[in-house]
Amino acid sequence: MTGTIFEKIWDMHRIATIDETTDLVLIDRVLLHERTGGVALESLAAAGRPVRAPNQAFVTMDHVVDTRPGRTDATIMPTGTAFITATRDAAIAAGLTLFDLGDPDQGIVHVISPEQAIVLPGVTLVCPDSHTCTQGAMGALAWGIGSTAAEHALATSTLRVKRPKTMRIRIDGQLVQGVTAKDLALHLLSLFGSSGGSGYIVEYAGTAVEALDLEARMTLCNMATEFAAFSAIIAPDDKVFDYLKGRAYAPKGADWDVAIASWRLLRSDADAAFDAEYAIDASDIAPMVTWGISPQQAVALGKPVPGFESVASRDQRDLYDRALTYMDIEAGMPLIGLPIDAAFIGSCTNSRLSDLRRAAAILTGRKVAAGVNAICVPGSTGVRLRAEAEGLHRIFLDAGFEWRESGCSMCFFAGGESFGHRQRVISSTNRNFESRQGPGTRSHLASPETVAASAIAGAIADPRELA
Ligand SMILES: CC(C)[C@H](C(=O)O)[C@@H](O)C(=O)O
Ligand code: SF4
Repeated sequence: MTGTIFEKIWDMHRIATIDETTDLVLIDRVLLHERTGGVALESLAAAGRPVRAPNQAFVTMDHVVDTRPGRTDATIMPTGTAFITATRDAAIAAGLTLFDLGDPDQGIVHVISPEQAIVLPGVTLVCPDSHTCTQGAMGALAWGIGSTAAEHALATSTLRVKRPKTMRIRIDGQLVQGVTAKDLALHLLSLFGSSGGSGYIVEYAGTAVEALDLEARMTLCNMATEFAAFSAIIAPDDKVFDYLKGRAYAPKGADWDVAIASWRLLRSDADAAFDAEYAIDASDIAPMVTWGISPQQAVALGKPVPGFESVASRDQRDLYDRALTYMDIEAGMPLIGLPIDAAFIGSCTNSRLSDLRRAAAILTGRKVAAGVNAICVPGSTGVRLRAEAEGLHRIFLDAGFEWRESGCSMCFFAGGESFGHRQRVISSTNRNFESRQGPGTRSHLASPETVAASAIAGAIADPRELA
């Protein structure tokens, strides 16, 4: 086998070539959540079609669920409960594995899949959710689809897919102290723009990527959809194998050894050709924060709001102007020191145990500034329980954060959980679109460290000054 890692996985899963651009591909796993998955399951049931491989389809509750302690099926937005109950009923009727509310394995779909070893190196995995690219960090070909395609994948374990072009982004050298995978992702977005990856499967490689721990790699891959990539992938290495070993759905016994031997072949060959290649020097990257209404509108922390000239290669004038007005900021004004109303640590980007540990290190012995609504939502119930076992929740609570049940929560105004109108939020999430965290909210994306430091300062702050 020669070629890129993508080509190797694709070729192993190609069933037929449909035309010059499109193949029929075997789908190993289908993941569903209640916001889009229930619709697919119900439609399938209405058509009288069974799920072809029910033991390879997994369902969780994450998007609209209440994350306040003591939750039930009730949601803040009255329509939310119907999504939960319909998805539950359909998942049970179809005989799928369901991580329901109250289950210790429940959580955000892209967080629990690696935790449970549902995603494995070399598998094809789809989910009706754009951040499925997160799971490419495990060396899988994982991508987001629509509900209709999910229905097709459930019924047939196949999908017709337009073969993406290949891009490699090498990041070599060492990240500067205090620079995280989130900063790296925002840096790439500021370079490539929100459509820079369109049509590509992006392989992240290079010494700086190899040096990232697995959860940081998930953060990096998570934001590939923000530059419109088909997905992202990183060649699996010992960090991936060590992480997976012994987890619920990982191969066991002799199967494990066979699996590892095949996973070790999943890397791009030295002479593999990519349709596009870029090289980034890790030492050029600084902690980042977004100032606008698109994730590409990000600058190094400490830099002022950029003037239009410096972003004109990516931002259209109307997007730029709209961003300044919506965010209530002006070109040239410093972002550090901009007062915030709220701070949010959560989402499939940055709510894993390592994220919470790093934020807690900053919060230890400190207090959230008066008037700041600070909330931490662990990415899964498993993350919450492990965090509680090591006492992290006490650090968050003592600092003045709310400590919640797991779910998407204020990443996305779907179940009704939101910050207030016009409130400025520093957030560890991946999208700063208008009204993303509730009607009229103004979101600044950053690392969990920057969110924690800003919560303490009551204004956007540089975590390196507190470290
Ligand atoms: C609701 C879902 C379809 C959506 C997505 O596809 O990403 C959501 O998870 C998001 O982050 O905006
Ligand atoms: S945490 Fe946010 S980005 Fe991730 S799946 Fe949920 S809503 Fe989408």
